[in-house]
Amino acid sequence: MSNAIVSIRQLSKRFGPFQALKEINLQVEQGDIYGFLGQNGAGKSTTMRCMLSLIRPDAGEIELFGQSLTTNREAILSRVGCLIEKPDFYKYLSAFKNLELFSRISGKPSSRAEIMDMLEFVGLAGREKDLVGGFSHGMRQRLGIAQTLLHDPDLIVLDEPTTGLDPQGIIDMRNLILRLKTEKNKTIILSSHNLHEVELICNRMVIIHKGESLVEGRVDALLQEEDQIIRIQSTVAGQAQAIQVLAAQFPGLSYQILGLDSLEIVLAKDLIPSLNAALVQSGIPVFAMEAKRKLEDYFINLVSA
Ligand SMILES: Nc1ncnc2c1ncn2[C@@H]1O[C@H](COP(=O)(O)OP(=O)(O)OP(=O)(O)O)[C@@H](O)[C@H]1O
Repeated sequence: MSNAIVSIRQLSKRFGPFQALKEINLQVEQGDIYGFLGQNGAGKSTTMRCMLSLIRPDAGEIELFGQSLTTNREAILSRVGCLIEKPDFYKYLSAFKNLELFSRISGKPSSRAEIMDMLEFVGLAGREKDLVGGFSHGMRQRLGIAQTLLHDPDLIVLDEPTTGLDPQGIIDMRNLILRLKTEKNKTIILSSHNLHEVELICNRMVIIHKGESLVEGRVDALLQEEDQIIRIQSTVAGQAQAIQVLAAQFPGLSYQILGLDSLEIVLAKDLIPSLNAALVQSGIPVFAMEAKRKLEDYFINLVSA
């Protein structure tokens, strides 16, 4: 038995003639902070919407907590909290009153102390009496997280939680997401179009591109592949010399000529120092040497294609 909290197999969805999802596969394990990474329009929100039963897929299977979403919808969704659009609050009510109202509507009213705890958890202690109309976007997002916690869900789904936030707001939201896992023991799924962001907070991820799941796995394993792409910037003469050094000392390494003065070389991480030394010993002027990971390059190419 796996520890799968979410298991999606061969999920497909069309909007009219447009194929938004094509046989998406992914698996979220207990305790994951799992990233859906993809550019705008890739299909991240559509996958989330199918998973939350907000839209009906055309084909495929979705299981949450080991149960089919088709046959156990109510029971499953009672264990999920989500923030998939900008949270909608009553502007003329206070933060506390908003949460109190939502908790009553949910049918599982929280006590005053529980609501105050949630406000404290999301960094809004002391602001509970303030009208939400006066809150910044970051404060509303954090109140949105408090709202998702009202019914104590096991899984929290967040669609682009840092979009539109200022730099401090982004840091606050990242920390809050990490604390949801470490302090509240939640499994979290979030979507993002930013690889760096996913790398900072997620332990596992899937890359969704044009409705397909292209790569799935542990973020560290995917990003720490042994092979790196090294871009070397030299001079026109230096480029020619570097090609000779490669042929003589690193036969078999593949490289690509970039413009008149640069090269891109694919090599194992532990060979980088000896390549560096060989270039210096041959008197080649190196103005810049930049390492990129293959996945990063792959994702950037996808996004710019
Ligand atoms: N209700 C709909 N009707 C028609 N097309 C839709 C609908 N919902 C989504 N789409 C299309 O499906 C594709 C995937 O959209 P989706 O919102 O899932 O992308 P996304 O990866 O979440 O991107 P974003 O970051 O822009 O939200 C897009 O081309 C979008 O225009």
